[in-house]
Amino acid sequence: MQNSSLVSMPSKRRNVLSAGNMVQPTEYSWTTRVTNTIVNHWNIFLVLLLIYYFTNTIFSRGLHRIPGPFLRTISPIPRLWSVYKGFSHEDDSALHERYGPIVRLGPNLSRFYSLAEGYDEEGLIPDPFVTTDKAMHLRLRRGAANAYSLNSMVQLEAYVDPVTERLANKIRKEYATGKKIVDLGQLVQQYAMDAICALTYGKDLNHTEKGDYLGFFKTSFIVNSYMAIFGQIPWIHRLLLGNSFIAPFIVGLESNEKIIQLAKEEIAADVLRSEGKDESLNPPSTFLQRLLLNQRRNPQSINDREAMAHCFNNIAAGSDTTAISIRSILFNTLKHPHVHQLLRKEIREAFPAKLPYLGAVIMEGIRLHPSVGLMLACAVPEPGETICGHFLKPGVEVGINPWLLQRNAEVFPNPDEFYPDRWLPENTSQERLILMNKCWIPFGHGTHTCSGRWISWMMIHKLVAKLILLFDIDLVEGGKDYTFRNYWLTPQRGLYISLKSASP
Ligand code: HEM
Repeated sequence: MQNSSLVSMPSKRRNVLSAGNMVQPTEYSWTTRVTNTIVNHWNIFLVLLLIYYFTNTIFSRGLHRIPGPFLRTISPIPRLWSVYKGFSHEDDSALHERYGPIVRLGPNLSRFYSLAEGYDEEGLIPDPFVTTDKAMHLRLRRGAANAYSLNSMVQLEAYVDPVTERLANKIRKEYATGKKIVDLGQLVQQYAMDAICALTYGKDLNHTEKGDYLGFFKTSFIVNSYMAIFGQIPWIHRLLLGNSFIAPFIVGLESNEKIIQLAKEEIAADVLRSEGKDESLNPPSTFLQRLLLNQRRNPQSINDREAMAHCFNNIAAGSDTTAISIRSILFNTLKHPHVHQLLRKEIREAFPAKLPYLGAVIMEGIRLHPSVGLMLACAVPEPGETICGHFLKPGVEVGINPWLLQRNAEVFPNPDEFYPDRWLPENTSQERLILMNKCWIPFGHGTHTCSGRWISWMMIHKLVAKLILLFDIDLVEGGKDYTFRNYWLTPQRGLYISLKSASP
């Protein structure tokens, strides 16, 4: 039978077949054989792969001892879903209630700042947020330390004042009728952007008058939400905003270019200004001028590229965050007539002298609604660290969420209540105040503590004091439209008010 079928084939074909049959065991390489085995038994290999993945994920770094829901230990999806919904602080709070002071949130949270990496012709842009190079981080912080210092505020104030005045004039002219409904939250955002731009470069882009004409606020919201959500599965970044071909279709980058252009123009202007001139800072100097003076005094300390990165960071890191804080302070003040009345009295009697109650209102407004609502993460350093009785290996991501710590009832009794008086020394013991200050971390903590905290502190004081001084403000319908979502930053919407000029 076999012969007859072979015979029916053309002779050449018959030869090939028989030759093939004979040499097959030695002709295929081992890689081909392994591939064939995998293809033939793919289901067994898939199961083995999954077993390896789960065992590795659960046990590899000793994290299986950290309490938390099982699903969180094997997959980033529950965390991704929680962040996507915009209320992950509530989920995290519930997890802590159930599992205690230390909770495993995911298989391996990643420092999502890597999603904010930016590149220029020279490569990765030096950025204190992004860099994992400790020496570079130290260099960046040192090169700009005096520009962010408390001493600099006197100089920078001179650039913020006209912007505050411009907003006050706009409100007086356009809205102070007592009848118009005003989105104060939006005005505050435009103000924060202009004020930071002005103190950084000496000029601003006048968002107060023109609105979001460059799309900066829209882009910033998209990028922050994107980082919060996809930062939970960072590998996907390469297919989205991390892909230079795709990114411009998702976010317009015109506003960023405009801000970088401002930096370039100001650097060029500074070179002209400084030629043959006295090196002393004849006040007022802008943030950028201060950096360039540092450079002239010690050319190794900071280069133009680093100076530009600092300036851009001011805008990117400082405007939304400051606006969120101001909104919370104003909303909570207006929502509590007793606080509003006390604050109004203090400001109208004492402005611009010391205003301790305003200080307490600001601390409490930022405590209740910190601008960052996700965990501030860092990697455990060598040789590992014991936290809450658990040894964690070097490299494991750990962190604290300001939202949760600032609502810890052991430190802040009735933590959901807006109660500025808790910050006043006449109401709280010195010991307790020290503890409260330690647990008040809206500006982060450790080596990555916010560089711009004095800048934002100054801006918040100026604007809140000015608004309360000049206007009688009311929330529209008790602030029923005021909401927010937590996408790393926690921007609110719907801060609708009506106002009129202050009664004498
Ligand atoms: C109320 C307003 C602000 C809040 C709540 C805030 C919050 C924060 C937080 C939580 C961090 C640490 C992030 C981390 O650990 O990963 C940070 C870092 C930083 N912030 Fe702010 N910020 C505010 C305003 C500003 C302003 C106005 C500027 C600049 C003008 C600024 C510039 C920076 C910079 C450059 C860093 C990076 C520091 C580093 O990594 O070394 N921030 N900020």
